[in-house]
Amino acid sequence: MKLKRMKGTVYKSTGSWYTVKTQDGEFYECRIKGKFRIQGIKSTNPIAVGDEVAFKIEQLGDDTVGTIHGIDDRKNYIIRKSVNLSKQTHIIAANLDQVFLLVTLNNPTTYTIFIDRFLATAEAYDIPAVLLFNKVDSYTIEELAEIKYLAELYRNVGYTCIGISAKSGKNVDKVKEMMVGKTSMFAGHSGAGKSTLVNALEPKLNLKTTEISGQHLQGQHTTTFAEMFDLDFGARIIDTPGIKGFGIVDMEKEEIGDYFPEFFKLKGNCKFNNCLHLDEPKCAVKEALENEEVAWSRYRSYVQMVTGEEENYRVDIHDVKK
Ligand SMILES: Nc1nc2c(ncn2[C@@H]2O[C@H](COP(=O)(O)OP(=O)(O)OP(=O)(O)O)[C@@H](O)[C@H]2O)c(=O)[nH]1
Ligand SMILES: [Zn+2]
Repeated sequence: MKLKRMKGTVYKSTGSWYTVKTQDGEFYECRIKGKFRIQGIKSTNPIAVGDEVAFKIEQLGDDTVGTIHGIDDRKNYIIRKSVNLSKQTHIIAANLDQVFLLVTLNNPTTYTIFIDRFLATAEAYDIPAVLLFNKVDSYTIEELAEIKYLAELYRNVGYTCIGISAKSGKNVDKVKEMMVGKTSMFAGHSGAGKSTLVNALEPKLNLKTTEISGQHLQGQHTTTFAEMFDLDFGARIIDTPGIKGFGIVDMEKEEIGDYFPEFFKLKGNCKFNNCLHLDEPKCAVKEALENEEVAWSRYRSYVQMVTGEEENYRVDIHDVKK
């Protein structure tokens, strides 16, 4: 029996088998031997799509079978917590370079709390986020003004914002450019245009997302697994069937402000170093808010996240014209 040592990236996992791609572009089916445990994280799956692993291959009759014995440190990972009593953590994917959030004003409506929650979660996960305002072909002049307002607001915070149309192809090349050489994920409400965009990027690719929603399997308790795909223009995407965004990470009240970059910058200027930017005196964030250097919609989302209240707002035309 001859053993050969290899390294590669996990492209797919079924829970018991892992498909690993080597730098030479070859795929191997691998298992994990015995009690493979990862430092620190207690999860139902020790290895996830996107992980860089070391494995050995051996020839068993006609089959080449791999055994994973090592994993590189992850630069980030996203998780999902099961809602049942076990509260087990499942790692959806690892080592993402960026995540694109598709935002639409209507059909479906994307509320600012949803955007802000998503961005804060991306900050917590340490994954760069980009906002794609999709369906620009379908908006009225007033709605386009709203998009412009939002894009400017989020650009000021530090996020890249692009107005696109997955349908007409507008600015799809810009998205492509940002994706080259990287591993990306698309998120957004159902109907925001994720499948349409992926189709515009690579027409040949037929993602599971579509198949699954087409077969109405989403409501069933089938476990879905993420999968990585190579795109022809030198990019990789991670498709997460049945998962519309990130799982929300558990955040302590005290850390939420750190995931709003414009608040985090001001934190040192607050009188109290544990300032929650709520009712404390001499709070730099609230001062910036009064001076219109921090957006009200962002502050409102922040307060909702800290207090746990849920209310949906869309920045309306009134705000835009203000
Ligand atoms: N006018 C317009 N319609 C679009 C655009 N992008 C997507 N759509 C339409 O929006 C609808 C939903 O698009 P999908 O791509 O299926 O949305 P999705 O985000 O993949 O939805 P789920 O699979 O449910 O998560 C479809 O009818 C698309 O044709 C766009 O840029 N402009
Ligand atoms: Zn403060």
